[in-house]
Amino acid sequence: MTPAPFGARLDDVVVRFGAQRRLTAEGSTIKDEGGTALDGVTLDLRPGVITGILGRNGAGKSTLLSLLAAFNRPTEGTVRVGAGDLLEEPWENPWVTANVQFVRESGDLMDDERVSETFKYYADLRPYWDADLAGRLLDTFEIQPRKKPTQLSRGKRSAVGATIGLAARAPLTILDEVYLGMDAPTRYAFYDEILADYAEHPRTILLSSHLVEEVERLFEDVVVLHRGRVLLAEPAEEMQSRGFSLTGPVAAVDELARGRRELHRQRLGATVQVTLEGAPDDGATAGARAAGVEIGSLPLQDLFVRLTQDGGSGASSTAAEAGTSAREGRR
Ligand SMILES: Nc1ncnc2c1ncn2[C@@H]1O[C@H](COP(=O)(O)OP(=O)(O)OP(=O)(O)O)[C@@H](O)[C@H]1O
Repeated sequence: MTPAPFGARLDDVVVRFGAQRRLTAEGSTIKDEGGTALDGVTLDLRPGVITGILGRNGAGKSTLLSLLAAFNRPTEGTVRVGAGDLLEEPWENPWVTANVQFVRESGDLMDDERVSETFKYYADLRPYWDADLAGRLLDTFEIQPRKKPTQLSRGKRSAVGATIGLAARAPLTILDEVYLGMDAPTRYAFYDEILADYAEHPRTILLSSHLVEEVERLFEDVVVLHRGRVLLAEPAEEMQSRGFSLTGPVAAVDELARGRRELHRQRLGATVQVTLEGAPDDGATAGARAAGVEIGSLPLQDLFVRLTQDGGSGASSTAAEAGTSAREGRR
């Protein structure tokens, strides 16, 4: 049975931390100075789609995701999660926590237990747990269920976390940088498994990643956080229409790009690829065709870098404004 996917709504959410030491996934201790991790976040997360949660280090992604899974509470504002019109605060809410699977980069695995035992625990905890899928994914990732997490490499531990995330089939599945340590073939296998299982069992998936180029094909919606604020929240398709790329001989591309804001430039011998803000007009399209220049879609990575560069002050005001109106349009 496929349950109704969960959506979420955050209103004016602020999260402040005091200074403290914490353990990283690699086992070292780091000191957090404390401060404001989320600074007035208002956001709708649509049910039944895969949403990419992007942001530079410390942008507030994990903090935001942990609120939805009731791992944390907002200092100010409200967080609500649920299906249809029934949205409830997650904190100490068994209905929400049973239906939200949060997989963090650490995997949250039970180090002293065999993987098979951890899976039994999740089978009891998660109403929609699919043991067959869990077993099949372990085969795909070449992990023996009798091993304990301490006997596994970093990438294999991540793969166990990824397996739990998918096999839980939770109406809200949150995958927070779960690819750490996975090699490229494993990551691509993981992305394919997400898409295949999501197609058969639609649900809401939030995926945070720094590997934007790899994961952008998965996203239907994209949220960009920067310094605790939402810079942009909109369907990936709309984001694509914010720019385009031109690839071809340098002189021809430069001519077509003149007067436009450049997001990125990459030289490949005699050929150059530039990413430009805005949409190509008819003249540019005709000119490109005549000059043998290829017009392509906007790589999300280029927009992301542009939005979040210059310490945040360089974030395009038009994009920031559009992000705000996109959110307000969904109110
Ligand atoms: N438990 C905590 N105590 C104190 N400060 C914290 C705590 N957790 C997060 N922070 C701080 O809140 C801010 C946002 O952190 P968060 O982990 O949400 O960012 P992130 O976008 O997930 O970063 P990354 O991509 O590096 O994982 C950072 O400045 C971080 O140092």
